[in-house]
Formats: sequence, C-alpha cells, structure tokens
Amino acid sequence: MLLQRIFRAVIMGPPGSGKGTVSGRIVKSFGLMHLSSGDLLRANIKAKTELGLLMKSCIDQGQLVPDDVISRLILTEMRNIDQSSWLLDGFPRTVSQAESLDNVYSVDTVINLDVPYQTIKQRLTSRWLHLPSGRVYNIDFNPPKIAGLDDVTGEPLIQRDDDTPETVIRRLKAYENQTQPVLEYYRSKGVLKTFSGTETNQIWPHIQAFLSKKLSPQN
Ligand SMILES: Nc1nc2c(ncn2[C@@H]2O[C@H](COP(=O)(O)OP(=O)(O)O)[C@@H](O)[C@H]2O)c(=O)[nH]1
Ligand SMILES: Nc1ncnc2c1ncn2[C@@H]1O[C@H](COP(=O)(O)OP(=O)(O)O)[C@@H](O)[C@H]1O
Repeated sequence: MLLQRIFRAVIMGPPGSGKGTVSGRIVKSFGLMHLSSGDLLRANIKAKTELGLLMKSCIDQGQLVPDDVISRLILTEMRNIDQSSWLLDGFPRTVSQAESLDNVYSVDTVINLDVPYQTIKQRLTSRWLHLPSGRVYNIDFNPPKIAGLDDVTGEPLIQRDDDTPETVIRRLKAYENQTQPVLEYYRSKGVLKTFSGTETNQIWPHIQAFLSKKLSPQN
C-alpha cells in the first residue's frame, strides 16, 4: 500500500535508547526513508572527507558537532528524500537545529524514547555496528548470527570509538544540557509523543500501534 501523503517524523532519545534499532523497525513496517546524522558523520569519517576529519575529535570526545555544520549536512542530504515520507534520527539535537529544520519542513510527529540512563550505559559498551548500513547489534540483546559479522552482508562489524564508558557519560551530559530542551520545543508545538521503558521489545508495540493510526503499514 502506498503512503497517502508525505509524513515527516523525528526519533529522539538519549544515546543508546534504541533510536537506530527502532528506526530499523519503523522503516521495515512503514517504509519511511531513514536519515541518521550519526551514520552520516561516521560515513564522512570513514571516507576521510574534510568534514569527517574535522569532526572526528569532537565526536570521539562525546561532544556535539557545531550546529551550522550538522544542519547544513543534514538539510543538504534531505533534498534527496524530500519527495518521500521520512524519519530523522539524531537530528535535531539542539533548539537551534530544530529551528533550522522548522525553517524548511514542518514535523508531524516526534517519537521520544525515554529509557533510564542505567540501562543505556550497560548497552553501549556491548554495541556492535555495521558501518555501511548503520545496522546495530548487541552481544546480549540481538547478537549477530556469526560473531563479528553483519547478518546481511557478512562484512565485519566494528565498535564505535565513542562507546567507551567515559565518553558515554559525556554524551549523556550533552544530551541533558543541549538536547532535552528540544523535547520542550516539540512539546510546546504539540507533536511530542513519549514512550517509556527499559526494553525495546516492550516499547515497540506501542510505537507500532501509534504509527499505524497515522500511516498505512507496508504490504
Ligand atoms: N539489552 C538490550 N539492548 C538493546 C535493546 N534495544 C536496543 N539495544 C541495543 O542497545 C544498543 C543501542 O541501541 P541503538 O539502537 O544503537 O541506540 P541509539 O544510540 O539510540 O541509536 C545497541 O547495541 C542495540 O542493539 C534492548 O531492549 N535491550
Ligand atoms: N544532530 C547532531 N548535532 C551535533 N552532533 C551530532 C548530531 N548527530 C550526531 N552528532 C555527533 O555524532 C555522535 C554520534 O551520534 P549518534 O550516532 O546519533 O549517537 P547515539 O545514537 O549513540 O546518540 C554524537 O555524540 C555527536 O558527536
């Protein structure tokens, strides 16, 4: 079934709350285009672009990259998908970024994953990533079929340089100081929908039911 009209969504939540995992399920169930700012930055680092090289130390230290850099990067990339329904993951992360987005597109729904910090810290040190696709695994939660290899391509998985316990703490601080105000921004616009819990499998049916009221599921 085709989507009736363009639907624009953002997924938010602290680092490790399951944004990438849930995004994968939303893409599969509802066919939205997925754009992840973290995946885009890591692709730039891997390709050693000028931007990637400039941003790497910032990311490795658990700090946010400058608003103008990420806003330009994302908004340029969005031109390729703006005829489709989309889901933004990891952007916007500051009120200034949210305003830049608002200048071009109005967001229909913001899905907020509210997961306790203690749960998150345990998850991130056992996260494994397939860099080209952004597919995430976890030794405890969803291990790859063959250790160290992506299920779909058989290519190697990596651990992120910024998933160390010290850097995770800095990322959570950045989230509190810079990203939480974005939740208020969207709450005041009436588009924020929060899902709380400690397990993705427990949160997901609620998100699926919520989106099913707004979107046609994929065949
Ligand atoms: N134990 C556990 N791990 C999870 C759960 N949901 C996601 N994960 C894992 O936690 C890590 C962080 O999830 P991810 O989707 O990358 O979060 P993001 O940083 O918000 O995009 C990954 O290794 C996931 O595989 C869950 O319910 N339980
Ligand atoms: N919108 C953004 N604004 C500023 N920095 C960003 C943004 N998106 C990603 N980054 C940078 O990339 C890092 C990794 O982001 P991401 O992959 O979204 O991590 P996570 O999903 O674990 O929160 C962030 O810690 C930050 O340094």
